[in-house]
Amino acid sequence: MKKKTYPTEVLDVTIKRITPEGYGYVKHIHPPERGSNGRGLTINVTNVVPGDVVRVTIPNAKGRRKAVVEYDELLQPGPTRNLDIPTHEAVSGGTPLQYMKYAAQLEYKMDMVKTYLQEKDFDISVVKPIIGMDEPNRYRNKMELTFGPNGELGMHQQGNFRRVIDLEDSILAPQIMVDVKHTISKWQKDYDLPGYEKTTQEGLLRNLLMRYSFATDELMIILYVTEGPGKYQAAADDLVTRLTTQFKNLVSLQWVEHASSAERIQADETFILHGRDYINDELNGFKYRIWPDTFFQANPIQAEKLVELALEMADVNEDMRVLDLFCGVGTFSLPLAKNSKDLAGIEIVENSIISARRNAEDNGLANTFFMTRDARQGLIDLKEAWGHPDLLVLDPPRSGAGGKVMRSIGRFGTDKVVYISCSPKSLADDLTWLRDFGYELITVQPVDQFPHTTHVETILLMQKVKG
Ligand SMILES: C[S@@+](CC[C@H](N)C(=O)[O-])C[C@H]1O[C@@H](n2cnc3c(N)ncnc32)[C@H](O)[C@@H]1O
Repeated sequence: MKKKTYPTEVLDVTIKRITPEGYGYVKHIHPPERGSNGRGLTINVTNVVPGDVVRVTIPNAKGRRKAVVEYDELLQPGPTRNLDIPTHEAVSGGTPLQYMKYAAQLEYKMDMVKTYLQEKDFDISVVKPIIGMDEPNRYRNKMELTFGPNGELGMHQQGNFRRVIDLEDSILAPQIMVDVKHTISKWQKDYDLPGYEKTTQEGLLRNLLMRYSFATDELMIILYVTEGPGKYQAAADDLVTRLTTQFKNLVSLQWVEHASSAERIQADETFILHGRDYINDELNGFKYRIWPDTFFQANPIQAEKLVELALEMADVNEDMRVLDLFCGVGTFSLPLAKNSKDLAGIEIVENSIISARRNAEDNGLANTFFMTRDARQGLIDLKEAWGHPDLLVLDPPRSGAGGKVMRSIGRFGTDKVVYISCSPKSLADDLTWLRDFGYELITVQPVDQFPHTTHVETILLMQKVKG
């Protein structure tokens, strides 16, 4: 039977709150005088703040439960709207909170941390006020842009992975990256190089990755393309000339072939067009070499604060053995190692472990032991390979460590556990496991690692209650 469709409706709605995904939430009940079917419609609106009154167009309004829409018109700005940000088309996607005043963003993130902890019956009186940024714009040391099929180069529209919004400017990117973007867009146009079209899998240019170190001033530019420079050699040579002339601090320019249809950036073959294949960076006075695929904290100003907080909460001394679980390239490992007897790091990505070992060596730290393992297996193998830690630090991915790993940590029974998290939801779930092993929350410090996004970082200390 053919499904009935209903007319498109234009509605004026008031945004109630912002969801954890960054959408403005509205619950609309179709009024009886307009033939209500009694059902509610959840409308998720992009680029809004609470209290905004906006006009939205909803196709098949009464036939659906949920709609994700851009607003047609801002009828009245909400009290926390930052009116200095002009329109939502002129700036890039990926920043759903950018229209909210920064103080309100911080409040929103504080609430999120408290709500998730409270849901699991944790004492939220130990949650300290969130640490924000003095200057919350242009903080990222890495930006990844996508080439669209019509000459766009920018970020995907929120909730729409088919549409790329050409990046004119970005509240997240340092000016140098915005300049690189414009130079590359001009070069693309001059040589008439096609952007990659996902549906037909045709076109040349896929992604642009930029890394910039605020500490060393070194710049890396990577182009991900569907084939090697071969028949584009003249264009590639000219790109080198343009970029090295404009950016004297360009130390790495790479043309990376990624031919398969897989969306996740990958390297089939790498052609170094200029310089070397990595850049040097620094954090908390430690040196790091960063390759294109190296995970490295994206906001160095806030990352340094996180590391300082970890050192403060861990309170290590030269008699202590420390385990850094999910250690990456050693952002927390190196400063912890410097202040302790021994440090072990466990991490699943082989390249990160190779990098962590090299970083330890570059920084003259001989008391480190790094192991490539899945966290759960690593905790089992560590006992034999290295021994038992006095303190455990963990910084898992967004999905959290999970019950099995948390139970293993509980069985390790170190007095203290320092947990760094980028998802308050998975954090609260994980902590319940430690509570079952007799740990209690001592202090919780949210840190705004990613202004203008809905992400919030939290670092906390749990301690085993002595029986
Ligand atoms: C949020 S990052 C933290 C990295 C590091 N602490 C830092 O600050 O640079 C999480 C890390 O966990 C690693 N990882 C993800 N799943 C893992 C697993 N099952 N076992 C071990 N490590 C894993 C990722 O590769 C990533 O390096």
